[in-house]
Amino acid sequence: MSEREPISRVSEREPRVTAAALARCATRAAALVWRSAPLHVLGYLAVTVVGAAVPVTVAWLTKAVLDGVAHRQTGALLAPAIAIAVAGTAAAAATHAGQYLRAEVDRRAALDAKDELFAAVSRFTGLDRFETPAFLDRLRLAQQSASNPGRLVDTALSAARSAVTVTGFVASLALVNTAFTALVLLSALPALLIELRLSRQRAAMLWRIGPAERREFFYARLMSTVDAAKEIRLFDLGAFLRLRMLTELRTANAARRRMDRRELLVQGGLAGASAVVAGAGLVWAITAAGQGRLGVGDVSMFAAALAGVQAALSGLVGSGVMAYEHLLTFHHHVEIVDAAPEPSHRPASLAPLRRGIELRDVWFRYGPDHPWILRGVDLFIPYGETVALVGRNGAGKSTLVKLLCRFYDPTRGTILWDGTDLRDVPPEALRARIGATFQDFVSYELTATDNIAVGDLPAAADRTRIERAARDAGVHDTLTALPHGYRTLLSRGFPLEEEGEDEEGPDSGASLSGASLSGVSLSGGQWQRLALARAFLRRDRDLMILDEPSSGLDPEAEHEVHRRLAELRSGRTSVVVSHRLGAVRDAGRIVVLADGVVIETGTHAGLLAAGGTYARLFDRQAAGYRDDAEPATAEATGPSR
Ligand SMILES: Nc1ncnc2c1ncn2[C@@H]1O[C@H](COP(=O)(O)OP(=O)(O)OP(=O)(O)O)[C@@H](O)[C@H]1O
Repeated sequence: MSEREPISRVSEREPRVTAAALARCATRAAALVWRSAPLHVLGYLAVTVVGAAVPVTVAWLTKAVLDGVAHRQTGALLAPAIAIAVAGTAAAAATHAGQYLRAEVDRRAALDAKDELFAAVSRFTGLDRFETPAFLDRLRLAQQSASNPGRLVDTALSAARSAVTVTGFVASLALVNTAFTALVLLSALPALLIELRLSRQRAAMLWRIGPAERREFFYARLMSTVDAAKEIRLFDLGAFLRLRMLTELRTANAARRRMDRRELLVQGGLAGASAVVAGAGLVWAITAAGQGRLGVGDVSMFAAALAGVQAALSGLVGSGVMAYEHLLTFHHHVEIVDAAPEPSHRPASLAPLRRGIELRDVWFRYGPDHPWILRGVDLFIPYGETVALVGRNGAGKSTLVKLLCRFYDPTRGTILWDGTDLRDVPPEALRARIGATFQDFVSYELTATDNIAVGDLPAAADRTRIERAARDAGVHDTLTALPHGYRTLLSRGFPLEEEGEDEEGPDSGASLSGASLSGVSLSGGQWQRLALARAFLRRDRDLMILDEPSSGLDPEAEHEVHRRLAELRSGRTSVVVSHRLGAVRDAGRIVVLADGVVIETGTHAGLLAAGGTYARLFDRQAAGYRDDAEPATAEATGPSR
């Protein structure tokens, strides 16, 4: 996607792969593997050639030995016998060296393929792809392919090895019977075509079962992570989820089984046909030997060459088909990598905000088949002011926030940053000017330091900045009280590592280091403060967006956080979304969203005086507090006697 390409929804169907696309994939795979491990590929190539040459050599040497025995030339037997032994040793050594080199090529290529794939995935600047089933299916297959791109080379080399063997044996076989050689070769052609067809069917089957396999993975993950463990146990969902998981697995298995049976049938037929050809050849050779037209060595050579040609042809077809299958899967990798925007080499920039952000008749829906969420929003967020977005659940507040960050583009209308359409602004430049905490913030299974530092990675090494952000979010004391202070791993899901691996010593604040000591878990509110600290790390950005920043905080913490926020952001532009209306009453401008439009705008006092939706919502909330307060006040005062 270029800078100006809209962040729009993608639609992908079952992919049709042309021969040209496959050729392109083959070139890309070969280039990737070569880049990753050139020496190992060369080594593997060398041992493959040795492995391929040995069977033909041994067949010829055996013929020489047998002919020598038949003609009683015992003096000429030693050299070929030694050569057979040497060839056998070389073949064995080549096999083992080949296994090692193959595995190493696989590992190195997988590393680079994963790097390439996930670099591309991170370059998708919008969110819509991650909500598109076809893309998720494609990503799953691409990940599978990225785990073993070396197999492509492996199968290509196996094919080459088989080709060498076939060539050697075909020449040998042709010396004995040319017509029969042609028959053996021709019999491999239908096998190749049939196997290729089967491969295409297998690839289509893998694509079709993608959603079932992802759902199976989803249920398995639910049952194996702590996130859902409480509800699963309390609601006794184990059997329900297991059943769902097994149903998905059975669906996928049934499709695989159908494919396996089809292959079994077809391949059984092909093997039978090949055995008939071989049997006919042997009958002919033995009859010819009985009539004196062939010698003993010739019969041995014929039998070896026939078996060799058939085995190698079958290997050749098998490797070709496997390479084809791998290419069909690797195609998903290539598609994703190519669809990602080019990495930007020049720093993208956006001028600092000076006047404000304007939403002009903004309409938005998550997809053509989805309902409208925003239906012509007109809104001005003035520079230096705090704008509070309020409204009932589903009113579209978080959606509007996502548009401000350009995770999606408006379906209609424009958002202007000092008059510049956000569509014309590179997303990374825009995001560099924004600090944010989202309603569904992430709790990273990293150290406390890293959990804050991810808000602004250059800050990772700056202990002072990290601590200041934590203090502003009111979480500093909590973090220092952890077993290893800021270096404590905030996860109980990973094994503990030995202390002292980090040279900077305990509590150094060194970050993104992988140094993880005994893991702990935080409370919901503590996690939220950590997410806030992450946003506070970007306190000086042009726009601060806080979507429900204090929903999990206790009243004192909430008050403190909003007070600190007002202090930090005084004179700067902020957008705050909150259902706690008391927390946003001091905002310069309060905007009420309902049914996808702005229905009220004003200050707290002005909106209360207007007696509209805001006043009603505020009154209801305030009444709830007053009701609670009365008995407490009575208790505090004590009963009058
Ligand atoms: N990624 C998405 N894909 C499709 N629909 C979505 C998506 N995210 C939100 N919606 C829909 O958009 C509507 C508005 O959601 P949004 O999260 O913007 O509301 P909100 O005002 O922030 O609500 P709340 O106060 O509950 O947080 C909802 O009806 C929701 O179902």
